[in-house]
Amino acid sequence: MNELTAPQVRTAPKVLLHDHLDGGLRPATVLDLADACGHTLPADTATGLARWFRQSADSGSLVRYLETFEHTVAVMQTADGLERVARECVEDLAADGVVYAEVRFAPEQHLERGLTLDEVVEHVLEGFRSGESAVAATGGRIRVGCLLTAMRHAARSREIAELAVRFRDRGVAGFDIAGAEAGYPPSRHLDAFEYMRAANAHFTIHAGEAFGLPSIHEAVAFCGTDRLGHGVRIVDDITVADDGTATLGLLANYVRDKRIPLELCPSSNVQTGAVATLEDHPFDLLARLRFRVTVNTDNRLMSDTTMTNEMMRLVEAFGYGWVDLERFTINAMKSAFLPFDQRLELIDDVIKPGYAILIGA
Ligand SMILES: O=c1[nH]cnc2c1ncn2[C@@H]1O[C@H](CO)[C@@H](O)[C@H]1O
Ligand SMILES: [Zn+2]
Repeated sequence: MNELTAPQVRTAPKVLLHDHLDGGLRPATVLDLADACGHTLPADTATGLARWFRQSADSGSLVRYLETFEHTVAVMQTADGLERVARECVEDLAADGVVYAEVRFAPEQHLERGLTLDEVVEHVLEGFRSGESAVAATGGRIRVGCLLTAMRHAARSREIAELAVRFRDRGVAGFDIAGAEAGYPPSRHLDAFEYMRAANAHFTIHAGEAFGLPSIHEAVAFCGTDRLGHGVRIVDDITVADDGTATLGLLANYVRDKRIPLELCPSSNVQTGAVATLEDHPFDLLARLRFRVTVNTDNRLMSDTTMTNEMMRLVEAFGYGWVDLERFTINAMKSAFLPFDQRLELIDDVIKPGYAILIGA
């Protein structure tokens, strides 16, 4: 049997590339902030609220899953709300053993109480910096970058891409599109991606989660994405014969050949119905075929999860050991929107020594 335990996995250095700021609030903070701004919530205790988010997100549909964000976005409309949520996010990730994270959110959803796009980003970055300082003050270590998301049903993607580039030297590492996938193909936002590419800037695209291969194809072939948010439906382009031999179609081959990172989010995929059960998740097939797989939380509040928990669920389903978890972590670090020398430094100085201790223990 596998010997890895959650407390051990929590101490392992972890890298998180796909985590939504508005999907990771502490339930108690949602209550506090709702109280302060007069927003009515579906539950009035932290436990009740945690259960409500988890159960409502457990809907089997991405669209219904996304409806729960109404209550987190509503309490993130002020400078104080944004800074607090961002600071606590960094503290929670550090407590979970995350050493590098890219946390995303959609600035255009935080303008309801008069903040400008620039102010929204400034407050979130301020929260990240104060979270990093708080962690450092207690002897911990974490670095958090920010990805700016544009909502795919809206029409502000070019503006958000420009915002991301404007803040590139102040903590914004890249750009993303999210929201309901069916009906809103990535090519709808081609000008934003072209703008990013022209600026030598990075982006990822939510694709191949609620919608299949055409969405991944557009993200890769037309938009030139650096990474795929989820990308889990790439499995539809892979045929596995009875003897276990896998045959890859053109798109799957391309994604693997180009080492396009897959930001896989196991629990979230089960909740939205992208996969039936965790044991059925193509994570292991993709890992065995040597796709560049990474482990991610997506929305810690809605999935009631952590990086440790996502890794433990994979360990339990597929029998992974430290060497596997180290590989997934290095995959993620290699795929980060951070200059190459800094990625290498984190791999050599933090990740490898961390796993060496665990492997040797
Ligand atoms: O898994 C997902 N797929 C698509 N969109 C998502 C997912 N998780 C969150 N969001 C959307 O991204 C916005 C900015 O963070 C959230 O408000 C939510 O609407
Ligand atoms: Zn996501």
